[in-house]
Amino acid sequence: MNTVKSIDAIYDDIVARNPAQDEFHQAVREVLGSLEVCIDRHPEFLDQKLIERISEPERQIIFRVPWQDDNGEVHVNRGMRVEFNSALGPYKGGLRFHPSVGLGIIKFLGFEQIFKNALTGMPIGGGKGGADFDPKGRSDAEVMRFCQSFMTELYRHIGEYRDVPAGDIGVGSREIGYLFGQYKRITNSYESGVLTGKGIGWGGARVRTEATGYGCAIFADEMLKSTGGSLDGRTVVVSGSGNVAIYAIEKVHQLGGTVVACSDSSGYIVDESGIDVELVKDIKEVRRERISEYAGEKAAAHYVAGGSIWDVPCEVALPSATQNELAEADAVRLVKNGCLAVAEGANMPTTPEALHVLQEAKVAFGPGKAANAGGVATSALEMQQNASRDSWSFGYSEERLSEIMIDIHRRCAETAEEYASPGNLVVGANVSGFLQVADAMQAHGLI
Ligand SMILES: NC(=O)C1=CN([C@@H]2O[C@H](COP(=O)(O)OP(=O)(O)OC[C@H]3O[C@@H](n4cnc5c(N)ncnc54)[C@H](OP(=O)(O)O)[C@@H]3O)[C@@H](O)[C@H]2O)C=CC1
Ligand SMILES: O=C(O)CCC(=O)C(=O)O
Repeated sequence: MNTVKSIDAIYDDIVARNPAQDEFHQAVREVLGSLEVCIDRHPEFLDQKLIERISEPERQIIFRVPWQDDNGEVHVNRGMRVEFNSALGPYKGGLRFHPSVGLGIIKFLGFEQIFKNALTGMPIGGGKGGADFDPKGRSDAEVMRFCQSFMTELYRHIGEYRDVPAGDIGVGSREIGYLFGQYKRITNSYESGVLTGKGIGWGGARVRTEATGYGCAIFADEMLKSTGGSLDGRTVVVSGSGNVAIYAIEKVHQLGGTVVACSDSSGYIVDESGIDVELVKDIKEVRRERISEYAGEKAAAHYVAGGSIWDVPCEVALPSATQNELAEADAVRLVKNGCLAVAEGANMPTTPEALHVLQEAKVAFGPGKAANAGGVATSALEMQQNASRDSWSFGYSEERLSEIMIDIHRRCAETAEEYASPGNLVVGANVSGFLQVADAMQAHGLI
């Protein structure tokens, strides 16, 4: 007998089959919550168990990463790569090095990546990986030894046509360099397309460093334009001060907005005169120090230890640090302070309760899988350049990124309209991404 389950029953089964993976459950619930109308129109998806299949990774790899610190002490971390879905292309998604990394976090990120990558319109599947390693406070030599040990296992699972990792929290150009070097050494081949986020001088793409943050600001601008406004003249708060946050700040300023606050995991700075992004780059990218340094070096600024950056009044909020950083009480404060739009630079930074508050208050909301897709889209452009042994100019690459972000916004808005939820970009992103992956999976048969 064929047992066809309701979406709710499918969700309950996923929770039961994947215990103690709260972030993964949250990401699945958010996507399934948008699929009701879609399933009404495509009941065959239930017969074919497409939701069950899409929620189960194709492959999960977990491995030991032993390494030695500068004092000779041996450490053992846990590395993982979840190859979630290859219906549209090779698995594609970043690596996260952070002490909080576990299967629940990597699976939530990999699951989101499937639909995000579909929205870019590029031929890339979804995957994610990482380790519970904390690069903070580690010397370059320690980070290098860790990356070499990590790649000594990972290399056998990845490849230009198989799985193409990139950066995420704790993995930037330094780490990608060490990872690439070890891959090249072990395989004895210069396979540029095996990793993205590489240095420009050795196969990297211009604008990849800037792409996620730039794309998020462009997406926020599109959201405001759809109701007759823009970022120009707006007061903006960006959480985080890492790769995504820095370049979101830079692009908001280029588009005429003023970013008045940013943060790290210790606290936030407020600079009403507009965040000096070159100073943030120097503190975070070059000196690798805490954001509190900014207040010591700029008289107009002050630092708040701990607390919530969402206390700072703004018209546009770009949460760009980490998952679940914008909670219900923060959303209430944003609404009270007159916030018009929230676009997620990070992956799943807004809790479901906070999202509910924002939607009830008619705050425009751009979900991460659409708003932060510029990074992975530009990674796909890097793969294109690697495959054709080409190297594009900054201007051309930025133009491509801008077109892609505008197209993702249009696609989400049109799908939301078509599926009876006008203006709801969460529904638009989930349904549009899901349909594209489901179509390809159907075409490939039961695999
Ligand atoms: N890099 C990319 O291309 C993409 C990244 N993303 C997402 O964007 C987000 C940021 O990534 P990215 O900028 O690359 O990472 P980085 O490591 O460069 O920066 C992360 C920033 O977030 C802060 N942060 C991390 N954890 C917390 C926490 N628990 N509370 C408050 N702040 C925190 C960090 O502060 P501290 O230094 O104190 O740890 C740092 O300022 C992540 O959700 C990532 O998945 C999404 C798409 C692409
Ligand atoms: O560029 C990539 O492949 C990955 C980017 C990423 O990790 C993300 O979109 O969350």
